[in-house]
Amino acid sequence: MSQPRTDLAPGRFPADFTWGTATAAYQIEGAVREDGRGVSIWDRFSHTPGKTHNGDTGDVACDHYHRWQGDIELMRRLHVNAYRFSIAWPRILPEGWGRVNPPGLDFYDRLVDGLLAAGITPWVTLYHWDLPQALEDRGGWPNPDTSKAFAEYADVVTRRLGDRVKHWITLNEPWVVAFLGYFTGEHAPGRKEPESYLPVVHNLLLAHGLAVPVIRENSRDSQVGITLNLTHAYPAGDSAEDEAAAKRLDGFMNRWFLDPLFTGGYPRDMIDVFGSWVPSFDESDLGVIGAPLDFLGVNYYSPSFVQHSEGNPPLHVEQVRVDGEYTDMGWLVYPQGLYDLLTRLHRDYSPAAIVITENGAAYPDEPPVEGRVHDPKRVEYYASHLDAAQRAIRDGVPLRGYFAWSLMDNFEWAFGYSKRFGLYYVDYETLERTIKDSGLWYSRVVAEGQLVP
Ligand SMILES: N=[N+]=NCCCCNC(=O)[C@@H]1[C@H]2[C@H](O)[C@@H](O)[C@H](O)[C@@H](CO)[C@@H]12
Repeated sequence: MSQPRTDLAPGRFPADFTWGTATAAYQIEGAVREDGRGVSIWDRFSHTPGKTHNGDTGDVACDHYHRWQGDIELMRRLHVNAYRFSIAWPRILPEGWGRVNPPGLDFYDRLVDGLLAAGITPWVTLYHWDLPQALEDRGGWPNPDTSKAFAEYADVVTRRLGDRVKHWITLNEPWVVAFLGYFTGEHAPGRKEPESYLPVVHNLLLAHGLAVPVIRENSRDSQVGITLNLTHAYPAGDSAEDEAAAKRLDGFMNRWFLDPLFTGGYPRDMIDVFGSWVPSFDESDLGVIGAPLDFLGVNYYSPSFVQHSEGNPPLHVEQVRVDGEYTDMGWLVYPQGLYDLLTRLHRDYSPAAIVITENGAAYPDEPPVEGRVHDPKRVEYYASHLDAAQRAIRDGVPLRGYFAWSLMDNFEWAFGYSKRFGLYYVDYETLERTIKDSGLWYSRVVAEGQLVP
């Protein structure tokens, strides 16, 4: 059990803390038709009129595919000792399974070697939403064959990179993949099939569980985890009804994933709430899904305040907008939510380790003036959330690392290029990167291992 770190002065982080920054393939790479890359569901979705802001696509994005060496220099300037990125499944297996595309593997091989040469540890996310369209055409995540295809993809990648990459994240945010992709249709593949939601969640978790032993076999002595977007749920009022509503939202957003991963099965109270939506599956799936993990990746941006609702079946929950600061995404700035989430995870699930795999904020940054981008709100967001993380460590949470989202401004999914999360500003005309004040501040925090003014 992790012990309180009362030896740490306020604002100081452990000497062996992992300091990183994070991106994802479809959001930064571009080069979508280069070197044999296959089509992904985000290529198809972003090229479908009306699906993304301004019709933006990831065709070019930040052109990281051609600028990756310069981008490693950007990371060195931040003094980070780790970099979290995702591998584009369609570059590796253009049809999703079967035929391997060697130039796709070669790109990531060069990237990994470049990172290691720069003293930066690669943390690889295998799936960050860019499913090969060929698999979607065969049913997509509602089809359990996709789970098997994911395990095959994990095998191909970890055979090639597993000798040098020792930190693996199977999936990024299965809740977003399932709910936005197959329930609301806000994300690729844009399907609005409520009845598909829970089967998709199950098949994603199964894909994760099938991949874990494959990764361990091909990448000996590696650390394997999964990244979840976890939303700490607060009751908006002090009524028993609002408390119960918060418990249901917690069940929907958090426990439906955490329980099968860490406690052997889906939460009983939510099985009753979801009723006939709960898919039938082999009990043996739960043993696969519950494969032991070395860390839990947590993406935290903002919590939720909720009240009971007579409507909105079956959850009967209504989000409440509380007073406070909000980011350009309309997300409440609430660092205490990160502290409360981390201490709850430690108390209720006691993962071997926790890593904040994403935390950051979008603000409407102005273009550089004399080489500077002043983003004081983003500096404050990072400072307040890192303070919350440090307090959690002092109180005994086994928090081992932090990845700022994101290295640079990039394609923000359905919001296209209208939302800027980067520590570096990207001019999408010239693709020039300019460090923001938040990047300069973060580089000092990382270099000193503690919060700085
Ligand atoms: N309805 N609704 N939904 C709210 C859902 C919020 C969850 N979105 C995230 O956490 C995404 C995560 C993603 O990994 C990254 O690829 C995205 O760029 C960031 C920023 O958006 C975050």
